[in-house]
Amino acid sequence: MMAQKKFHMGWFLNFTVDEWTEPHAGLGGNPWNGKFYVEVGQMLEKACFDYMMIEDKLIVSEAYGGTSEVYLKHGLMAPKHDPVPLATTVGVMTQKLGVVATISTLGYPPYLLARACSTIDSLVEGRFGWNIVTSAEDFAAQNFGMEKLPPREQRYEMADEYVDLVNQLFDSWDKDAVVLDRESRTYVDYKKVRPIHFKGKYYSCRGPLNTVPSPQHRPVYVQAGGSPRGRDFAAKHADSIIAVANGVQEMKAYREDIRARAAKHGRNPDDVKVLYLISPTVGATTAEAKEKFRRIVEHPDYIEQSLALISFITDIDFAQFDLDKPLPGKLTTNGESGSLDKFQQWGSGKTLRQLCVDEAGGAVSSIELVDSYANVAERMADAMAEVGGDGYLITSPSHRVSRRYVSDICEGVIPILQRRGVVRTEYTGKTLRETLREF
Ligand SMILES: Cc1cc2nc3c(=O)[nH]c(=O)nc-3n(C[C@H](O)[C@H](O)[C@H](O)COP(=O)(O)O)c2cc1C
Repeated sequence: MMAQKKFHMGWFLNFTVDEWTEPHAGLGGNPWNGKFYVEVGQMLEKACFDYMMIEDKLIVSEAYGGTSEVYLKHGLMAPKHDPVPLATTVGVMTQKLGVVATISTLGYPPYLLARACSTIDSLVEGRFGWNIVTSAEDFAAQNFGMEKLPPREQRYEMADEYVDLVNQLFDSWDKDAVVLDRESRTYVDYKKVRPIHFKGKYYSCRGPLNTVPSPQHRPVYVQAGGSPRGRDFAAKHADSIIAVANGVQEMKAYREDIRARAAKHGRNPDDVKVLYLISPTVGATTAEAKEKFRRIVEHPDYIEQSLALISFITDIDFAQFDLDKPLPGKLTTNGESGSLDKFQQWGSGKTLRQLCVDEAGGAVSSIELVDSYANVAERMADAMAEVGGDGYLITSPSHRVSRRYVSDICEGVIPILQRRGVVRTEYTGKTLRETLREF
């Protein structure tokens, strides 16, 4: 039998409260000094993950029931702290792990973003990534002086121009501009640094950047485009794509679509690593995993929190629908369309309550994984063999991370995958881009 190609592993993290209400609540709701997430990063590095990706939102939502009550009461998506300093801290406290921070093109002027990314990439010695998001909520737009979010097509048009500008800023310094020549007392050869005089439809910038070229020159780009326009954007720019899909066939189709689009943009499709979100619930035995899953979905707050989460990322108020009936019609959103489609399972006839229960396995899980360590590992490997690549991003159920959950994956599932030879057992590259392109 031919050996299976290795696949990549990432972790999708929220800089929010930990599992503070659970019996096993080590941190008790106080992760804000970041030390816990540094430990998580070190555990991921030990398990040879490619990167930790920290998502971000820039609002306190009122999408569910027209009030912030549920979000703030449960600490659900709010409070949420800035991923940029956390990614930097984790990067400085690790040696090989990639660190990816979400930064919104809506909020940051391109010059500041390029400068911050370049600075961090130097600080973490070439292991930084930028998760490119445009923000997807009207409240976010209102935090930045706009009344409404531009429609999706226009957001992506703006983001395309934004990324072009940022790329030009990174290229405003030649790789060898820093000469450090003691004899002529020359630090930088000024002929190798140029303004860009960028004038676009939405942005303009003089340049050049005022940072030295970082080890990767430009950070790794990560993106999560679900719509056709989003996929095109991701295929054009991203080194790695965060994807949600419903099962193996959809995963395969999504990846093939991305690879075709990447080729159309003149890129090598192998340079774009599609990582699928999964949210395994694991135990020593199948029965133990099922019991854990039952505890999650039967928790008294579970349904309300699920609905609040899906309301948050779609800007649709799910409090308006009857829990024990199917949704009244197919819903659409200017927010996360892929996540909405995955959640609503249109045509399935399931009640809203059932959709919430399915979500634990989850809205963010591309394949259902509630089983023993061994069975989950086997299913992950088999599904990836069918899809053809490129890997998974783990996210904890209900956005609540705990040391125990990270240990379940890193010390329970990963060693089995490593013994099977399908995931990394060592880092050979120095930068995150090299790590991603190793296989
Ligand atoms: C799995 C996943 C993770 C995402 N993470 C973020 C995030 O951290 N911050 C954010 O503002 N948007 C995030 N998004 C939203 C996307 O960047 C995008 O704006 C949104 O999905 C709408 O575009 P689309 O319809 O092309 O998917 C995420 C989307 C998905 C599917």
